[in-house]
Amino acid sequence: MVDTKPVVFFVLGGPGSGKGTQCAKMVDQYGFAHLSAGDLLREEVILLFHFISLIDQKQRDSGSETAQLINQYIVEGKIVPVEITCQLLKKGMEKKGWAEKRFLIDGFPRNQDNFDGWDRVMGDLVEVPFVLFFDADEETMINRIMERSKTSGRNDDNIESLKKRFDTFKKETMPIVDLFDSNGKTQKINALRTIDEVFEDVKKAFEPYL
Ligand SMILES: Nc1ncnc2c1ncn2[C@@H]1O[C@H](COP(=O)(O)OP(=O)(O)O)[C@@H](O)[C@H]1O
Ligand SMILES: Nc1ccn([C@@H]2O[C@H](COP(=O)(O)OP(=O)(O)O)[C@@H](O)[C@H]2O)c(=O)n1
Ligand SMILES: [Mg+2]
Repeated sequence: MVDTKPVVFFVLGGPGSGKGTQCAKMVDQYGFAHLSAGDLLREEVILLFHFISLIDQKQRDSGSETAQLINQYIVEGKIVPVEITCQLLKKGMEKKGWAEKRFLIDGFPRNQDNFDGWDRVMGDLVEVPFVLFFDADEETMINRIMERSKTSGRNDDNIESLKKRFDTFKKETMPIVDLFDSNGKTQKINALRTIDEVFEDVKKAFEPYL
């Protein structure tokens, strides 16, 4: 039988390292499917709040509770429980077309809970050839996020939330990057150059899959 498992590449890096920017270029130029865990969580908050007036009282309470919980985690720079995030990713993959795609899953797995939850639900269903890791120093990332904050409208693109996000990144996400690395599955990209220069290295990493 032909193996039709989807291929998933995780994309990690600190806030502002350029994950979203580079994934968008892969979508434009090579037709990869891009799912950002952070974007899906922000959309879920909007969706739950938007539909709250249309549903019955019981669903309304649980919907607004979930929306508030996600929002609180985001502002505090903490990682939302994987049950929520993994379900959004799985639904997102199904929506894009399950089997034929090369998926870029951006901002995930960000901690051990994300890693374990994914493994339980998705481990046997997909292949993960490697993790793309965008390496940048904190000063560069802070400058990029503060610039992005002028237009992003995100409630975590401010210096207080950003400090917490860096803390979470160092304590919880870097061990996951190191874990993949110890299995020879981390492709590290120097994210300090121009967008186009970084993209040249991204393309090289994906060469066998283009
Ligand atoms: N190589 C780069 N050089 C300069 N600015 C960049 C670069 N890559 C991304 N940016 C800018 O930095 C900000 C953060 O990029 P983004 O892709 O949203 O990062 P992430 O998803 O990792 O948080 C955006 O405003 C983006 O336009
Ligand atoms: N796997 C994930 C990804 C994001 N998030 C939350 O969403 C926030 C924003 O994530 P993001 O990936 O959009 O942020 P950037 O690194 O792209 O700036 C994180 O700080 C977390 O609070 C999460 O809880 N779990
Ligand atoms: Mg992003």
